[in-house]
Amino acid sequence: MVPPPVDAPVDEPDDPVLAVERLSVAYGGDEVLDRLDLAVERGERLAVVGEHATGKTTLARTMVDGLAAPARVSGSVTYRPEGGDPVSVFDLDDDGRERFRREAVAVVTGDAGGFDPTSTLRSQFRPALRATGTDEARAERLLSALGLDADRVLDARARELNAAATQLADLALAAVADPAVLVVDDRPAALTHPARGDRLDRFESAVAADTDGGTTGAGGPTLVALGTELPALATLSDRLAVLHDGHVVEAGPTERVLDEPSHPHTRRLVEFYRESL
Ligand SMILES: Nc1ncnc2c1ncn2[C@@H]1O[C@H](COP(=O)(O)OP(=O)(O)OP(=O)(O)O)[C@@H](O)[C@H]1O
Repeated sequence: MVPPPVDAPVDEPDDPVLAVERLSVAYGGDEVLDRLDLAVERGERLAVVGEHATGKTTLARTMVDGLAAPARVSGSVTYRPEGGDPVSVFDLDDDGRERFRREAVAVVTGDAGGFDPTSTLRSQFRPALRATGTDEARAERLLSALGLDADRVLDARARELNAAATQLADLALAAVADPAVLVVDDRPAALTHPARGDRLDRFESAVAADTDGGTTGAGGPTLVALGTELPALATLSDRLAVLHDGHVVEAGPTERVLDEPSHPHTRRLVEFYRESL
């Protein structure tokens, strides 16, 4: 894998809540990520765009986990809680990791297994609500903010819902504990039309509401959305990072990256989607 050319700007956030540094991941002999650096600014909406099989899910999962074999992982991921000591994600023990995934960095990926098909979503929300010291009204508010009929969704089993509703419900479940960072992988249905603009704002406000010990403050969680579809990701993000050849080859304010793409891969991507941007 070749390093990115020097002319591709990768901006440096002032107050990173999460810093991925020189992250390399290989499965067997196949290197997927190659010394990747990515810093997430506290409170931002960051989109990471990459083609299929560029390692987006791998990156999302390493934000909370050192990954088991056959993955070989090097580099570091550091979480910086507001006013607290930095946490090295790969050094967490099992108990610490479980809590970390609930309250600090919650990751929703397409391959997370989703909901148990045999029980209602209401019963599957209960443990998270209990752990957070909140009640069903919180689940209802989160689901409603995402445009769902909360009662119907909570009474359903996952197989009775369509894919978009299941993905949105999965996102609401991850948000129950008011995580500081919400990482959403491959959820075009959840984060794009019609869940952008007002609905995403409403959702972020709902995430920050109700929880005393909430980590995010009034502004809601930092959001990291990973996916392939540039138009949708551009719409929802303040900042855009472009993943290619195992690295972030370019990152900056979304408008700037779209108006003045520097890296040849970003230029190709913007050109490809020009009509829909
Ligand atoms: N556990 C695993 N074992 C072996 N190979 C894996 C494993 N997980 C992912 N890979 C491979 O690593 C590469 C990157 O996969 P990953 O799912 O991280 O990419 P992605 O960008 O999220 O893909 P997509 O957009 O298709 O969801 C792929 O070639 C995939 O087959």
